[in-house]
Amino acid sequence: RLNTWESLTTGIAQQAKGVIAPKEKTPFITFVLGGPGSGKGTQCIKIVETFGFAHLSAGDLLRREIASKSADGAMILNTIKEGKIVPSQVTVKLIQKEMELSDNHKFLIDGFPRTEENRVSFEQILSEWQSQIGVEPNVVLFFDCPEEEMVKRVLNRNEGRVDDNLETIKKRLTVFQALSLPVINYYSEKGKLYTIKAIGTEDEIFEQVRPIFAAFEVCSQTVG
Ligand SMILES: Nc1ncnc2c1ncn2[C@@H]1O[C@H](COP(=O)(O)OP(=O)(O)O)[C@@H](O)[C@H]1O
Ligand SMILES: O=c1ccn([C@@H]2O[C@H](COP(=O)(O)OP(=O)(O)O)[C@@H](O)[C@H]2O)c(=O)[nH]1
Ligand SMILES: [Mg+2]
Repeated sequence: RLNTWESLTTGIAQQAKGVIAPKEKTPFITFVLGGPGSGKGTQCIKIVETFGFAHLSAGDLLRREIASKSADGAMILNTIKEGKIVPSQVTVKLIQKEMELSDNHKFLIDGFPRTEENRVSFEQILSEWQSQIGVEPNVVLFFDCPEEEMVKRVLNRNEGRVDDNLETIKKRLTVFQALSLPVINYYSEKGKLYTIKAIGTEDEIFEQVRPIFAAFEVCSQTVG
């Protein structure tokens, strides 16, 4: 099989000839952003079930590195315990690898980019892969949730995470405000941001998410 990035360039050539094979599609990239406990992972599962995306959770990829005892494992563990942000090159490399291994062309990138530096590093990778197309994600979801609700959810999460304690949550909320909100504002100005009011039941929240992707499905059917 061709990987997505090769498919992209051959896809362009084939589009010009008026033939396009079903598997050879331009990548569709969604960033899923929001504070700790805002429900990103929970809603990603529903998006995967309904719209067939590949789910890439940056936090899960980092925790997998820790578990695999890789060279960066100890550094990643300390960074997560402190609620700080792992160096972009480490996270971007993990995401890039997952995208290259995937047969899917629709990606949900959950919990990334968390800083402007993260965003720029990833866009550099995208621009190397697909210089003609541009380097922007197609959709950026923002799960907007009150802090007290996020704290309550994280303290009840029960996944045994080293960062799900009150002390680390406070640090993560500060990092979110200072470093992640600028990324959200950037995409808002670009007109890419879809803000979801992330309170209510999981199903109620998904009913805000569904029409966003449903609209893109209709688009791709019309064009493709
Ligand atoms: N709408 C919701 N109402 C109440 N609890 C929720 C809701 N959505 C998710 N949760 C729970 O809150 C916790 C955090 O959700 P999660 O999806 O892991 O958030 P994030 O990935 O943004 O940190 C989990 O225990 C999850 O089961
Ligand atoms: O791009 C990323 C994503 C996550 N993290 C680290 O991993 C932790 C957990 O991230 P995750 O997305 O799993 O947390 P969530 O927001 O889902 O609670 C964060 O607090 C950061 O320390 C990071 O450094 N860079
Ligand atoms: Mg999560």
